[in-house]
Amino acid sequence: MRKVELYRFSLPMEAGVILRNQRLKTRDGLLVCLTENGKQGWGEISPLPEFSEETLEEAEAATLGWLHSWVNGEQAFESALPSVAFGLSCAMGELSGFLPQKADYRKAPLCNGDPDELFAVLGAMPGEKVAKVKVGLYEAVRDGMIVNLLLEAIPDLKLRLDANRSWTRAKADGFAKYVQPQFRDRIQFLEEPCKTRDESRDFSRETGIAIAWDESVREADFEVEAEPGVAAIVIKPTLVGSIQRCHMLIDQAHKAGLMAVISSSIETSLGLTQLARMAAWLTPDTIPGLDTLSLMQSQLVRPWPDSELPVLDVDALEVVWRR
Ligand SMILES: O=C(O)CCC(=O)C1=CC=C[C@@H](O)[C@@H]1C(=O)O
Ligand SMILES: [Mg+2]
Repeated sequence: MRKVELYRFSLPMEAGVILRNQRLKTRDGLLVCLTENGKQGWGEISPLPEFSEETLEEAEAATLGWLHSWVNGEQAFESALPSVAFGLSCAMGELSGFLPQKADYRKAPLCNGDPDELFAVLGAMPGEKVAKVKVGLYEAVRDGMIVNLLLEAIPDLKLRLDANRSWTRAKADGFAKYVQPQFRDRIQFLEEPCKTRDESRDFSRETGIAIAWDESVREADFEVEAEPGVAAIVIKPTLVGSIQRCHMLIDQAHKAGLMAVISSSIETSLGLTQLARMAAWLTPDTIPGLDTLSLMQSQLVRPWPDSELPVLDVDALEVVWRR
């Protein structure tokens, strides 16, 4: 006997979380619970505004279609909507056991501008020290100074930077000029410095700063390949698709000698703990980019270890469909 439950959630965000052009006040999405033979599988489906192509309404309609098929014992195909494919593959992965339990709860701490906050966190970080700093929001000279300051103060620190395609070549070069040459190889990578892939490749060639593809991974013409200056691909499963598709991309990256970094699309604690399990399984040597829970005011159903945020129980959620 198969059973399904579909819930809707809306969790308040911390003030001031900006995604591209809009403030994100709440994180909205769906939780699905599949039951079969006394086993349960959970999944989170939460398209990210400004990043996902699909809306939550479209994701809900596609999810309901899939759930109807599944509960009636029919074959349910992988959804073309990435957030739906990801959440349903997690639920199926728990049900059938292909998503292992063991998780990698390390996370590269995220710095949105104030380096002082990062010092305390990094001081307490055991093992490899890697942090992620957003760049391109302020003047390139300020970004360069922050990078120098952090790398100078913490000698075993490596940085991941993310410009979200915000720079022209000239701006990107301006940034590189301010980073002291001896620190450049401690920049593990800079995600998508320029507006186009070709400009980003040129930037890396001329500055010696390694780059990573993030937005590009989701574009139709993207292929995983070894290229000079490219160190990594960033995989955000909610934006990419099913666990199987992410697994394939990660295998391709590893075969090409690239690092693959599993990263958050600001999922709730439920989705984030599943990403931590994917990371332990598929990218065990790489610290995942999962430091986004503190952008929210509460957790959902499953807590992230050590988080002090309250946990909202499933009973508090609106039921969309149950069978
Ligand atoms: O990659 C990480 O370490 C954390 C996630 C992260 O930086 C992002 C998640 C979602 C949207 C963006 O704001 C941002 C990114 O562009 O990578
Ligand atoms: Mg990015």
